[in-house]
Amino acid sequence: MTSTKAYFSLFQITLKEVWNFDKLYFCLNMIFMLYNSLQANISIYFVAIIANHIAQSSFDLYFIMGTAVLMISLELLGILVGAYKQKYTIKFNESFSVHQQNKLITYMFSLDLLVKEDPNFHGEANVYQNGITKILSNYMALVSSFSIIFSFILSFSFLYKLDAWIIVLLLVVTLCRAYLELKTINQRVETTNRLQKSHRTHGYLHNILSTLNYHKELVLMRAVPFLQALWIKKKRQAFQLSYNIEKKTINYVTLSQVISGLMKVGIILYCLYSIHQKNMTVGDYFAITMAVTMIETNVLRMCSVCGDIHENMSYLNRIKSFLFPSSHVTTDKKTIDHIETIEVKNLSFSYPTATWPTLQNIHLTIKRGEKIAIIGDNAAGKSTLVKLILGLYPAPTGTVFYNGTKQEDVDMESLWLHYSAIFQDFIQYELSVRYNIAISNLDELHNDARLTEIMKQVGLDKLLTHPKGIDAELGYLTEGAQNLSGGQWQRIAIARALMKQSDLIVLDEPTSAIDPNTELEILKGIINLSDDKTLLLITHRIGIAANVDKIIVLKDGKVTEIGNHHELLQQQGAYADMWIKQAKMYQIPVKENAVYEPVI
Ligand SMILES: Nc1ncnc2c1ncn2[C@@H]1O[C@H](COP(=O)(O)OP(=O)(O)OP(=O)(O)O)[C@@H](O)[C@H]1O
Repeated sequence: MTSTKAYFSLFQITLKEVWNFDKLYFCLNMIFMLYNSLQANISIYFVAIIANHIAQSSFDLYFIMGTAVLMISLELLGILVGAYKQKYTIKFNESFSVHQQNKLITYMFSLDLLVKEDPNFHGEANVYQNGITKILSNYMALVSSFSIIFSFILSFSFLYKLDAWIIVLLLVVTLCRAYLELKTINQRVETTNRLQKSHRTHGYLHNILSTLNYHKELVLMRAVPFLQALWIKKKRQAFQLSYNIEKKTINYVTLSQVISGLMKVGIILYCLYSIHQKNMTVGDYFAITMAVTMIETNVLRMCSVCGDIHENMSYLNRIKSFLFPSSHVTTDKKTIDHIETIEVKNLSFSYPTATWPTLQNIHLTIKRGEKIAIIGDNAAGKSTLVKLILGLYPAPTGTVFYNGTKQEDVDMESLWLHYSAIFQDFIQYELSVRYNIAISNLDELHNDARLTEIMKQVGLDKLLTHPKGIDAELGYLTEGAQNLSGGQWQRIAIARALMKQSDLIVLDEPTSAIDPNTELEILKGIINLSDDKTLLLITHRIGIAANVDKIIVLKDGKVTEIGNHHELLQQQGAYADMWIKQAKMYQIPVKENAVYEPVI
């Protein structure tokens, strides 16, 4: 009962989505489908009339010609309306798909980062992508089912000359065919679900093998044969799944066609016998055989439509949350137009999928203008801490405060206007240099003087000598585009962060690919930015950390040391240890217990 109710609610959703988007298309499609069913049955009626007249020894030629012309005219009208509908449908499909894609993009951006980082969600995101195409497919299936039922009822009226037992036989055979058809459809839906997972795996492997940028590593690591073999294995497994279902389908379809053929032979023989006995006219014969074919076709079409609806429903059920997001509870969140302090109080945090806490009992205060470095081993929790401070992950209640207001009471959109952040996996836009940098501050898109100044600040002067200057295209997307080195891309990303007039700049290991001399220069420039800009810098380079106001050392999710360079050296803890080791690496002379000046 519940599932029937759920089906009805999803039917309603589908019809409503299309109706709200384009009422003309909704009506046009419905009318056209019904007209088609009607016209096909009227044609049977006309064929019967013409055949009956021709069978008479003296027939009225003009009446037959008139009937034929009327029949063809109705068909032509259907063709002309169909052509108009087809053209309208092409435009409708495009705009409806863009509308749904847009809706999906907006929905995806509204989700918490933590949700999106869950590996299970990646599969779900694929379902959403497929699901949005199912709205239209479901609408078409519903409209088709109305027209099929309409046509089915009309076609039945032509069978009144048949004995009841033949009609029962016809129904039984048709239902058997329907059963076989539905059986394959169900198996097909099940297989499609399994295939989707397997497509993701072999698609991923194929993507690695066909991404030109990966070729150098694959060639040198001699990984191509292994990956190729793995891809082929996964692809074969997927093929085997689909081949098995295709085989079954072919068997079922053949069986069903044989049954249908035998039944038709029976009906034809019965009709011929009835004509011989003068119980039936030639017109009746044509009408009955055409109607039987149409009934069968309609039943099979109905099965396929039911299969489509069944498959669509499983998608639509899962994308309901995206189609109809629960209305936002608008509480009075506080907007923040500048950041004076960020406080972290007793913050502990675990990822939903993790079995151990990533951060434990963190206490911190970040004041406006402070330049802070966060250092620590890999997986110490540095990036996680920063994401919680930025509000990309919702922090546990009462652990993060902006200007004294709890994170949960702050309108984060207003806060993000004042943040700049560059992560390790920053975006390399294959667009012009101008877009790459000014995308963070589109008001300055045409401010060439500012763009040039920032490019010089991050050491991208050389790019300015390109014939197209700031408008040089980057990457591989367009002809004549220029690719950059890893370090140059990082500079572009830093320029982007600087372009945004923000109170807080977060740089998560932004200079790992930049040569040490330039790195020092760039970071010196950022650290010496105006006093009211706050900087949070995650780095493994101790030489740079030495120049900030405050260094936070994280180990296994806990803050183990906090202070400036001199204070931490005096503590002779992990920071001093790292400093001495890195100094040795860079051959800076180290004396026991000596306090070193920052290297910048
Ligand atoms: N989205 C996530 N889901 C589950 N666990 C995660 C996620 N992101 C990070 N982790 C785990 O949290 C821990 C801390 O990761 P984090 O990226 O914060 O460390 P980090 O100090 O920035 O490391 P690195 O210096 O290597 O960049 C790691 O054990 C990591 O596996």
